[in-house]
Amino acid sequence: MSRIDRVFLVGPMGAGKSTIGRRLAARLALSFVDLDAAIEARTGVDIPRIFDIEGEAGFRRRESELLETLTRQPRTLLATGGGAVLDPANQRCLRERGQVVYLRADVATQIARTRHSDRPLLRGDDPAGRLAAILEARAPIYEAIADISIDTRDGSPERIAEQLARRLQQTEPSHDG
Ligand SMILES: Nc1ncnc2c1ncn2[C@@H]1O[C@H](COP(=O)(O)OP(=O)(O)OP(=O)(O)O)[C@@H](O)[C@H]1O
Ligand SMILES: O=C(O)C1=C[C@@H](O)[C@@H](O)[C@H](O)C1
Ligand SMILES: [Mg+2]
Repeated sequence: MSRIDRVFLVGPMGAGKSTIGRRLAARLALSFVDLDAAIEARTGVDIPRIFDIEGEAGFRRRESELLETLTRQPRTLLATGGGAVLDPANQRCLRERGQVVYLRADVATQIARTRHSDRPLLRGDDPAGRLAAILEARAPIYEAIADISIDTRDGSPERIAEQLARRLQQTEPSHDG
């Protein structure tokens, strides 16, 4: 059984990266870090406010900067933000430094799980249409960088975390260290 050192969760809004990530980290005895929460802690404001002040480009710069640092941290499970995989430099950090897990969710599931929170990219009309367009653009990236993936539509966060822990412990690390 291999020892897991770093795990990175990727996937769309509402897939459960933060929720499942916390449970999976506990099962693997890793520290849990949420990239969105780390950005908020560092700036002292929430993500919608960062989008308001600096736009998406400003948010992405902060996201990439912190991802570069946090993907070096040993014994860590990092739950990324839904769009963190857009930057090719981020993709390289994720692929080279740990096991990448893609949490899959369809648009209906995403809508059900995000409708009570303010997501800057979903403001305005037709959030389902936006989610579908975003997923279509990003799914190939999630698939390309992931070592393993799992469907999160069915099953509680605890059950999904249990399945992932088992699969990760059977998977040989594909990165250098
Ligand atoms: N497997 C699941 N079954 C039922 N509800 C879930 C599941 N996973 C997550 N949820 C719920 O969906 C909501 C969104 O989950 P979460 O915040 O973990 O998603 P996320 O992938 O981190 O999204 P974001 O990219 O926007 O940060 C939460 O209220 C969470 O409790
Ligand atoms: O999918 C996205 O681009 C985002 C997802 C969230 O996790 C946050 O990182 C932010 O709202 C942007
Ligand atoms: Mg999250």
